[in-house]
Amino acid sequence: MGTYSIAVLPGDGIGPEVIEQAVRVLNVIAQAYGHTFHFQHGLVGLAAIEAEGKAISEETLATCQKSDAILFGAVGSAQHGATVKPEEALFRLRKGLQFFANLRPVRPLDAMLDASSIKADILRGTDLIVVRELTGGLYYGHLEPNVPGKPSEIRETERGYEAIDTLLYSEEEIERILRVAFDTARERRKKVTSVDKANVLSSSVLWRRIAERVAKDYPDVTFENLLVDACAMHLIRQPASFDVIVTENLFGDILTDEASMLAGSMGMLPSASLGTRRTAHGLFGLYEPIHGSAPDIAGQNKANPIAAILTAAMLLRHSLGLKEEAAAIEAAVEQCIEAGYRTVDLREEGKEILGTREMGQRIAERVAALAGNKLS
Ligand SMILES: NC(=O)c1ccc[n+]([C@@H]2O[C@H](COP(=O)([O-])OP(=O)(O)OC[C@H]3O[C@@H](n4cnc5c(N)ncnc54)[C@H](O)[C@@H]3O)[C@@H](O)[C@H]2O)c1
Ligand SMILES: CC(C)[C@H](C(=O)O)[C@@H](O)C(=O)O
Ligand SMILES: [Mg+2]
Repeated sequence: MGTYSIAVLPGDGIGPEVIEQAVRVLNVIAQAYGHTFHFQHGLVGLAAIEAEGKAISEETLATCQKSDAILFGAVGSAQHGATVKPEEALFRLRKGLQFFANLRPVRPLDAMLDASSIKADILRGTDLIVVRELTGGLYYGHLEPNVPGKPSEIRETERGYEAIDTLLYSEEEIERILRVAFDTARERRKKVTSVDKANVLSSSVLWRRIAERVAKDYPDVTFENLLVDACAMHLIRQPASFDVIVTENLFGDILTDEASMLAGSMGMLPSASLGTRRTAHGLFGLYEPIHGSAPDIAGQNKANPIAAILTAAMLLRHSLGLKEEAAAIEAAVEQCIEAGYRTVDLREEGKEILGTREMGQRIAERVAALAGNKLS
């Protein structure tokens, strides 16, 4: 029985809808296991821009810094190109708090194998994790102090407009993410696939050089390099051949949206972003489903809350050290899928379609039942 502080940042669109269900499940865990979770709610994204002029305020950042873990919904709108971007909240949190390792597990549930557009015999046995570098690369060209000139901008020239982004990685940034990948593989099936574009990009040539060097420190782990375009293909052709995929920021972003479809939907994939700072119970972390604010379905009780609920399970495991509680949430999700409950994104003949709240409620009920059985 413990007391923990969790910063909760629901954000925009479906963010608040799915986070409400994740918090509901966390409350059931607290009650069943006798924990106390202090939730500190904060504004991020459009709501924060409207209220405070920034995608995340200094005060909210300070609240996050004092917490044991941060639970984040989603930010963003259908309109892009505003002066203050809601997505800035993510960059401030990720870069500001040095969450450089983004873990995105992909495990299609057995009960859904036949429903996927990918054949069940190809999907069977798929259990992979993408370790995405999160605080470097193209996303941060505009923030890098050491890059001369203006490394990210749209500018007007005599020939019309041109735009530049800079993809910069230091040796230290590459090495530390590779070590996270190899350490993760040691806890799993001991295989690392490092994904790059070393046939074109200098940053990838350096990445590959360092990957090969780090691999020598892990002789017990099978290691391979793969070009990112081939990886995108192999993810569909033979997803079960992967264990740990490690890659740079933008490649990891794109490959995980693709990989989410192995698990059935964007609404199924959780994520944990970690650095090196420890709390009393584990690693300090930022937890977010991989999906965005989904403006097309926001406010309609249609969003799948499973990604957010599995994200809460990752939070319990990595930042609060509550492994049994995390496993109870994962088992409850699996039971609900086995029982035939689906949200619209997982549409499947003959299954019962539930709304966001109803799916959250069914999962919460099963968490309570599982915890009750274990504790009695
Ligand atoms: N971590 C984040 O906050 C985050 C992540 C990705 C995108 N975004 C932002 O979200 C906004 C919308 O981006 P987008 O539409 O390209 O991506 P998106 O992830 O919001 O949606 C992509 C598609 O997947 C569906 N989808 C996503 N999550 C779902 C869920 N839980 N249940 C059911 N269906 C779901 C949507 O309806 C949509 O059709 C953009 O502003 C983008 O920058 C934010
Ligand atoms: C919203 C966007 C900046 C973000 C990213 O690219 O990191 C999102 O797509 C994600 O996957 O978390
Ligand atoms: Mg993404």
